[in-house]
Amino acid sequence: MSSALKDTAVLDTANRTNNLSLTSLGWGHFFQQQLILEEFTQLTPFRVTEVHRNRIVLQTVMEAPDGEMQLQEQNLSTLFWKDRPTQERPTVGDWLLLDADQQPIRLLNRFSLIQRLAAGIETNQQLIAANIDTLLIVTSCNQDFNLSRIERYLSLAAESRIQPVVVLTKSDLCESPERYIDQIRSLDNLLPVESVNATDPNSVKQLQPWCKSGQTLVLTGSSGVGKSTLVNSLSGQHEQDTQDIRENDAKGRHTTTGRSLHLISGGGLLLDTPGMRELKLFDSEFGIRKTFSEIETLAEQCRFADCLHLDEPDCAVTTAINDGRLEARRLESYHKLMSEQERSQQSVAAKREKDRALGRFYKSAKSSIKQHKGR
Ligand SMILES: Nc1nc2c(ncn2[C@@H]2O[C@H](COP(=O)(O)OP(=O)(O)OP(=O)(O)O)[C@@H](O)[C@H]2O)c(=O)[nH]1
Ligand SMILES: [Zn+2]
Repeated sequence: MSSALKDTAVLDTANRTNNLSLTSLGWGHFFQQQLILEEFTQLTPFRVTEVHRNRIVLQTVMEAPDGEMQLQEQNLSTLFWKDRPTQERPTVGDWLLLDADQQPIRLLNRFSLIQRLAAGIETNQQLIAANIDTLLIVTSCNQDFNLSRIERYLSLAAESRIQPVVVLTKSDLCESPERYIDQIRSLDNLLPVESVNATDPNSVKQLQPWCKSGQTLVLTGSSGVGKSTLVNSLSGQHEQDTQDIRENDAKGRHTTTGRSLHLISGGGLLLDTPGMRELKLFDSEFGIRKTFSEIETLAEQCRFADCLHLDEPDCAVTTAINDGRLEARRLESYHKLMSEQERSQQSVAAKREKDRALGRFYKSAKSSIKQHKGR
């Protein structure tokens, strides 16, 4: 009964002093059903919480000799995946099955994935985070507030199939946060918006509906909006647990700090990964179309199927702007994101072509060297 799964199976009946379980790390039916019996009995699921250049950090929950459930950390070299395509390499939030020798056996299927195209050397795809339930889009009630930026994050959430929640911080410094809330709701009236004082854990409790046990959250937003403050307030009560990662050293207990894994008091898990914080460009045509669905619907009535809604005759989109049914800012934002999206696609295509041309050059150089030697 050494695997974490077995330990979890007895969790509910065990007389524990803490509430830690694999579920606290986001484990659930979606992953469990991917395991065959042999894997269930012999392997241990670990969640990837950090990805560095040469190593990844993983966590699982195991029973300590004193019967208490504890987080256990493992580091693995990224060399294991060096020849694998990007999609098959582990990213933050992934679940990996490890054998008794702590060797990675299999990466489990993901239910959501945040990725971006990047003009790298070998690959154009970069994985940012996987198996995320909720994206907290953090913005503050001040000069940082920018609807188009929120639309950009909404497109990312739609593209990645993640529930977005807008968190409006610094409500305590603002006379009428309602003004901002109304503007956000105008984007999508089903979009959850919560205004909070991020420095106050009581105020942050409003986010509990998205922080239930087993739920995984990531946050994004510009610098200074209060992301770190929010992380601290959300995880405040459990910060000790987060840091209380015991490794099997001589004393049995050892603490580690400054991690990206944060257990939230409501039971959820927050992965504060630098990849999310640095996220700027992304490719999400599907997500943009979904976020601006009212423009897509209007466009179906434009006279020309390829109408750009600039100054074409019988354009249903510009007509809606003229009648006040659609905000001109919305169309501008849509155009901006779409052209950004196209530009990045083009630069990736150009990069691929350049790589191909370089490949042809090396190939012909190699064969001419051969011919030269052959003389
Ligand atoms: N009064 C008040 N201050 C806040 C609130 N949220 C954040 N702050 C303050 O704003 C400043 C910036 O907050 P951070 O949490 O560091 O912002 P961040 O988004 O993590 O910034 P980066 O690390 O640069 O990405 C800090 O001084 C916080 O104390 C809030 O809701 N109310
Ligand atoms: Zn049009």
